[in-house]
Amino acid sequence: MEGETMKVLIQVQDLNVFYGEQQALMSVSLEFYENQVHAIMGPSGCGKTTLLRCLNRMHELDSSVRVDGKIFLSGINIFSIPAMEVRRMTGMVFQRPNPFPNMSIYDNVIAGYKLNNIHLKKDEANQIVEESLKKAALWVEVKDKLHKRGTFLSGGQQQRLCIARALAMKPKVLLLDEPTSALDPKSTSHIEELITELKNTVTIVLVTHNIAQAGRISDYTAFMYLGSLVEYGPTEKVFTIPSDKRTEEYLSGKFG
Ligand SMILES: Nc1ncnc2c1ncn2[C@@H]1O[C@H](COP(=O)(O)OP(=O)(O)OP(=O)(O)O)[C@@H](O)[C@H]1O
Repeated sequence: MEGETMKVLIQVQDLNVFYGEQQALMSVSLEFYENQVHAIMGPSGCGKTTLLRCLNRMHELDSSVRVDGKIFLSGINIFSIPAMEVRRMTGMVFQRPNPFPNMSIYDNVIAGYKLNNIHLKKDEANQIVEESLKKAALWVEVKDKLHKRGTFLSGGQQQRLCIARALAMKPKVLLLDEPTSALDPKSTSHIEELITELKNTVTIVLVTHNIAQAGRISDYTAFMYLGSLVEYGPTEKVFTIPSDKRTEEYLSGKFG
């Protein structure tokens, strides 16, 4: 990575978010780079999820939230194109695995196409299902039970199914909101390995409470505190020579 010029995929400029009267993000500006893993860390309530939700315009589903500022994805202002288009380019995976309970594994993977009324030919659908499950490192475990319900899988497998569902739409960015916090250590390390592999095909923004996880798998780390971006840079630098005292204190477990 050293010496390479990173290509900017997302530019966040002067982002402010308000929940009613309460300001949750204060003038946040940063860039996310193509094919890199970016961790957003910080104590509870500092605005990590709020920032992530701006990237796919999720806040617009709640009329009490106001978002000010600019976000460019591949140079396009995401507020100037239909929200559905933005969401198609930015797959999202949540803390708790949430496969659609009444759908088979197969239908879960291609659910995004159905929700968007995109018709797939049988061959095309088969190919997308296989490819996405392979990318999510789940194919081998489920290839003989594709028509069983996704909810029969273990928690870690369900989370990989949710990752496959997001990847099926061929997003540019994968937004992961504490994707391992509901999982056991073995499933967690499986997902961490997967994230490291996935960055070859997709850019990743990961919200995590887990400092060690940010250190293990991210290339860039952002540290947020009380709605502000305190520090952002290559993970190695942030972890070894943080420039802000609050980052140092957070990393050494003094708060959070
Ligand atoms: N829907 C909402 N309505 C009102 N306030 C909200 C809402 N969502 C978040 N907040 C507030 O905004 C601030 C930032 O919340 P956010 O969820 O982004 O923090 P976080 O860093 O992701 O926290 P955690 O690590 O606990 O998930 C907090 O003070 C939170 O209480």
